[in-house]
Amino acid sequence: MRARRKLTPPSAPCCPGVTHTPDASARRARRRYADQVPSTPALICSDLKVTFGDTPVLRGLTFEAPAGEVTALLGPNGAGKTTAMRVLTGLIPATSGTVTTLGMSAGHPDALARIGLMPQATGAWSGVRARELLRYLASLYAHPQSVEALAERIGIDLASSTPYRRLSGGQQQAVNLAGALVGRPDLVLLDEPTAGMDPHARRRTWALIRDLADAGVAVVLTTHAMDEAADLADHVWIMDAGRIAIDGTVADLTAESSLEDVFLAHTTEAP
Ligand SMILES: Nc1ncnc2c1ncn2[C@@H]1O[C@H](COP(=O)(O)OP(=O)(O)OP(=O)(O)O)[C@@H](O)[C@H]1O
Repeated sequence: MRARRKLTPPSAPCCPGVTHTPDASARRARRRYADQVPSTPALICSDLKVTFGDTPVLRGLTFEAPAGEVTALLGPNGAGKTTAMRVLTGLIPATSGTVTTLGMSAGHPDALARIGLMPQATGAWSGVRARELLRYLASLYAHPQSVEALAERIGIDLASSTPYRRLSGGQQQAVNLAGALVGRPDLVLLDEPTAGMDPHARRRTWALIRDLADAGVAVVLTTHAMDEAADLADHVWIMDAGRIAIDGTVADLTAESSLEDVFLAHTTEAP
């Protein structure tokens, strides 16, 4: 089943108590609504298949993500969300299907330079401190963000001498997020960006994600938090066993029941 795609009428910002660009979400909604023209997809994923050994993990995954919007990719544990993120960034090859990122094929160096990936785990960074890591990552880009400004916005203590592996789970997530954003990407892939964050950090991250989309960045995120998807996403794609089971705007999907109920109705429990 696929919910009919519909432009969202303008509405008030939905995250009370969070400081972000005043009325930016409403402005974006008004602009889209007024134009009546969908944005050009920054990411197009078409009939993607990935098989590990004899096990099919992605079984014809098709979805897209426009610039200037937050796109949520939901699905039960093991549905293939992280696998999809890895294919989208060229980390692993697809068995078949096509991926276009920023008009280029997956893994193209010119596209990769404009993509930020926040993975679920980054064990390779274990001994390095946040400031060293972020300054190193910034040095890889032609026009990086100010590491100091980014760290302040995300709530990272650059003066800390604690190595990455000794940071709390939420602090590691914050550093991972900063690492994804330091290169001023046009397409950002965030794999469970707020997992392990406390409510303050989560709200700060939501505001940051919304500001990114308002600035024209295509944001794709995975999450198991239905409130997060409902609050943040312009469009939600729900995966089940390696393919999309249903998609639509939050308003479309939740017209008759909660997003969690829609999720439960269209997905199968992980074995
Ligand atoms: N390199 C690999 N070799 C074999 N199987 C793999 C590999 N990578 C992932 N898988 C399997 O693919 C399936 C999908 O994993 P994936 O991490 O993409 O799921 P997910 O939707 O991100 O799950 P979660 O919500 O729990 O993070 C799982 O059964 C996993 O064990």
